[in-house]
Amino acid sequence: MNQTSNQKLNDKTWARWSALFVVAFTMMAAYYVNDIMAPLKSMLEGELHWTSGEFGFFTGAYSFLNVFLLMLIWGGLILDKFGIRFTGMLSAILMVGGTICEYAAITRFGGTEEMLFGYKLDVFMASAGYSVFGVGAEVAGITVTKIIAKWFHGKEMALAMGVQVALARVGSQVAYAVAIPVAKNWHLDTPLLIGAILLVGGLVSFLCFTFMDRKLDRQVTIDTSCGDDEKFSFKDVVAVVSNPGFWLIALLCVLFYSCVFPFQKFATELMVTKYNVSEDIAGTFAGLPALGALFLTPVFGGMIDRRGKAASIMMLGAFMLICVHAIYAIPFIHASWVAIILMIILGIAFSLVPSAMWPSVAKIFPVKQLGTAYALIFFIQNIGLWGIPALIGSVLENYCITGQEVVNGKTTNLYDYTLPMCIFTGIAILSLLVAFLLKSADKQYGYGLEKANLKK
Ligand SMILES: NCCCC[C@H](N)C(=O)NCC(=O)O
Repeated sequence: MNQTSNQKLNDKTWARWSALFVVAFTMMAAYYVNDIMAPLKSMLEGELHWTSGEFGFFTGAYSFLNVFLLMLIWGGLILDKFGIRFTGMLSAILMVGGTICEYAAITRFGGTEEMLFGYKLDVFMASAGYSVFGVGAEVAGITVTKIIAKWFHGKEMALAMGVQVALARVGSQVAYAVAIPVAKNWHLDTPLLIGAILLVGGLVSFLCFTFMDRKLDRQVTIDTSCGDDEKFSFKDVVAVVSNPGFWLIALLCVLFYSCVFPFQKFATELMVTKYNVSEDIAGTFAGLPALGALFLTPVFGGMIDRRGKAASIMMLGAFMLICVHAIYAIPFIHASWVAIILMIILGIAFSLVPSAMWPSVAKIFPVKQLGTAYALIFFIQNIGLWGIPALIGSVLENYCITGQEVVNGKTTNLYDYTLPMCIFTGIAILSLLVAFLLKSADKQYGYGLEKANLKK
């Protein structure tokens, strides 16, 4: 990287870490909004008369535009053409706009009988808003990865990425913990309103980042860290998809994450209905994997850096996931401590697999194909994040209703979660199979996944 002065802004430790915290705040707000409606499933049913199928449709809407309008791919192209400042601001605006639309749907039309395109108006509008939010959140995700690559080039890049993900997890955990207490004390829509305000804060903080980034660019004559090597090109797309490692990592990613994020969206209700956990703290338990991942991902990342064994660790994580979901599926276990221990084990698996998976991508692909590889993997992952919640919601609605209860004058359904948990177990088994194939491919193609990252 050429430079006009001796020390650039990102050479100063305080400056690059300030830049990281500023953009990480935007992502933390994004993760909060992403998860804030999940713990409210039963309240949405009781107060707005949403069915489980409608809740699943809404939850999957996060990925709808990313999958069907290829928004992650276009996002990658926009990022390449217009740069991190423009793309970051655009994604933050999309997140704010989408969330306002979601909020308006619930406050203005909540509980309406009016229909639009075969869906209740409030469900459709909230899903449309959440879908726009999802485009912003995913594109912001790849933008922030690129920002870290630029600002931490040749510096503590892995640590910075770990810290950013950890801070995002704080957003998730807070969402799961506060949603029900806040909604009960104020209104059903208050947790989302807080999210919209946080996102406006995230937009402002990203705007501050653009000033810092502009200053950095002025100090750099030729910015090779964001140059041709990291550009999204169709030639790279062909190279990436021709690599068998891509399909195995992408499959493992979609299967593994489909057992975690969509499961968490239903976990609050599972805690309450099956394990008799109080509604006020059930969300905190559902958010435990995010909390565990906050502390454990950097620890496991460091271990993998020193000792390697990434492919074996992905197999271990997938195996733990099978055990967790299979035990949740057993109909006669109702002890709340079992549910909590399983959530903690899920948290460990949720730390093991990502800390092995994301650096493995960097071993399979050369640097010039990394941006493309991440965008395509996120795209395939979004297919699961769209389809699995919709599937689980519809299975709950059609096959799992066991009765009804009336709480504070509101009627909600009671569900038997055995079948949904069997589905999650099945997906987890497939993820173990793919992790095994990945380990074999590693031997065959010599990706070096089992090798340590740090040289002794
Ligand atoms: N509930 C957040 C969804 C984030 C999806 C995103 N594509 C992703 O995988 N991020 C990495 C992570 O581990 O959060």
